[in-house]
Amino acid sequence: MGTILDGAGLAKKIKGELHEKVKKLNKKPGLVVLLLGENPASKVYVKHKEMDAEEIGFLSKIERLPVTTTEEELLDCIERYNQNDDYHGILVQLPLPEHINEEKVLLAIRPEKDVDGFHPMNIGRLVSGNPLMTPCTPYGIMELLEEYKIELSGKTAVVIGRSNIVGKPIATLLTAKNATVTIAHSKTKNLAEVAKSADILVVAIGVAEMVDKSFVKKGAVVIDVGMNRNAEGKLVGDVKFDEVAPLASFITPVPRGVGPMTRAMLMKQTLEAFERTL
Ligand SMILES: Nc1nc(=O)c2c([nH]1)NC[C@@H]1CN(c3ccc(C(=O)N[C@@H](CCC(=O)O)C(=O)O)cc3)C=[N+]21
Repeated sequence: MGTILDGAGLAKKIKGELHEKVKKLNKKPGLVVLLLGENPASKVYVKHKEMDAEEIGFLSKIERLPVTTTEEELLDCIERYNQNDDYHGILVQLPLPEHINEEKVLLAIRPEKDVDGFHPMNIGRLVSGNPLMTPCTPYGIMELLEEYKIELSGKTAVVIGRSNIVGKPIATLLTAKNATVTIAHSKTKNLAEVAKSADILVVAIGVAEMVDKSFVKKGAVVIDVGMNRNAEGKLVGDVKFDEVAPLASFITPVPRGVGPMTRAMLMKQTLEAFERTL
């Protein structure tokens, strides 16, 4: 049975450290989350972020905008927070409604306030090895691997999923730590076989419990980025945990694995954005 990577525990520790730092400041770091519309999952996530930020002692605001908000209105709202010195981090909750061009929106956020790390400048800096802001989920995964002293150099890593938010940046970060990385996706032939070659397997597909034991080499480290609600309304990952855990050397649970680390990194980067303004 593999060791469970306790993302919730490490996130709590990190948030405690951030709280201690914030107590010593003369001004509060500020985080604003822009939420368009009424997507129930997004509302829950945003609420969690607000609670984290308040716990740590940040100035925290949710800017709730109707689903009918135009692209121009959203861009104006972002620009107001770009100019507002009380807010050091701006996060636009994704996904956005169809009528809004996501790329335009991400470009509008000042890279210095882009605590998600999704601005093309931040992506470019990450890829070229000089990161400013790092996408929070990949960043959280790297922190978790480091906490458990999991060796990456010379290891084979397979990332299933090629999103801008998870797959591509985690592949970049693992490569920077000298892993040999393969990015697999829905068109990959013999996916299970490819996955089974991995010492480190990162699963970010978005299909509930798709990865079973046939994808996993004995002793592999398994990172499950999935966040799916099953028929009973229970949160499940992309990995069949009960079947895979006995094979793995380390494995993240869902919930309490990668999710809380994502939020902790968001808070960490908000404090760092604040500190750079001093
Ligand atoms: N601009 C933007 N940035 C994001 O970072 C972003 C986003 N948009 N859109 C949606 C996704 C999703 N996401 C999650 C983060 C943490 C948990 C999390 O903490 N999950 C808990 C459980 C939460 C629950 O019970 O629902 C856990 O895994 O233990 C979940 C989901 C951030 N996202």
